[in-house]
Amino acid sequence: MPSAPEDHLSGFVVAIDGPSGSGKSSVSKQVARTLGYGYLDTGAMYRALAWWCLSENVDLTDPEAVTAAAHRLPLSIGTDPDDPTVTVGGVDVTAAIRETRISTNVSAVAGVIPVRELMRVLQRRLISEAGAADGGVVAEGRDITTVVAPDAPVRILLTASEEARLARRSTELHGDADEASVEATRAQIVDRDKADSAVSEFSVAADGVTTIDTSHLDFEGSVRAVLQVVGAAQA
Ligand SMILES: Nc1ncnc2c1ncn2[C@@H]1O[C@H](COP(=O)(O)OP(=O)(O)O)[C@@H](O)[C@H]1O
Ligand SMILES: Nc1ccn([C@H]2C[C@H](O)[C@@H](COP(=O)(O)OP(=O)(O)O)O2)c(=O)n1
Repeated sequence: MPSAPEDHLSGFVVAIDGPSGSGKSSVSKQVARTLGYGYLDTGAMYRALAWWCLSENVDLTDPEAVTAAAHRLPLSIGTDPDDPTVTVGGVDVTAAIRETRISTNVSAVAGVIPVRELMRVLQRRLISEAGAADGGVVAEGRDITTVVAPDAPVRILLTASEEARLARRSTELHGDADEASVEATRAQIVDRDKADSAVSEFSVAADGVTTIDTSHLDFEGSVRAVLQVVGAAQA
């Protein structure tokens, strides 16, 4: 039986939220590796649901149909930072959920409130299981610091300027941050964040949440900044 969301989370939980391209996934994974903790990519869970809806021809404009699909979702997600494999019904969708067709449709499923309630219960269970197994877990998304794990001892909002986020995603997707590549990336970053911010607040830190602005940090600097916050909380 899934744990009630109110149940105490096992292990030391590091909750990280932020907009697209702020470095949540890459930084969280490296922090988890360094600490020997588990890693939970909650965005991958919404992406897996979007993938499942598309493959089952579920009407993404119908919240009830999307909610029913979420109840049936045969999801398995790995919490090893070196192998965060995502499978749906036994199919490895780890790479497929990063495709543009998923990025452009994922907000439609993430915007359905009953889906978010279901995900919150599942995410708390996964966080607790990984925390119990590894002593701690780094969980990242849009509402981890506020809704999924507001009780976590470390809560961080990872931000970066729109310019920096666009350049990073553009380089990742197109191998370049020239004007054309940045423009081609804009819809994936700016428009999606706008849609996602209708259901979660991830541009301003909630009370007790530490903001880390990575605009002028390189990747290693961002990892160090997060580890410093964790170290201070554990001292
Ligand atoms: N501080 C940083 N400086 C430069 N590049 C970064 C930094 N953090 C992440 N990146 C790079 O930016 C891209 C997007 O990071 P990612 O972790 O996927 O962000 P998010 O999960 O917030 O969308 C990746 O290619 C990553 O390697
Ligand atoms: N806790 C979460 C995590 C992600 N989401 C939504 C918002 C995003 O558009 C999608 C995909 O998230 P993901 O973190 O993979 O997206 P980015 O890699 O940051 O671009 O899921 C959410 O609503 N709540």
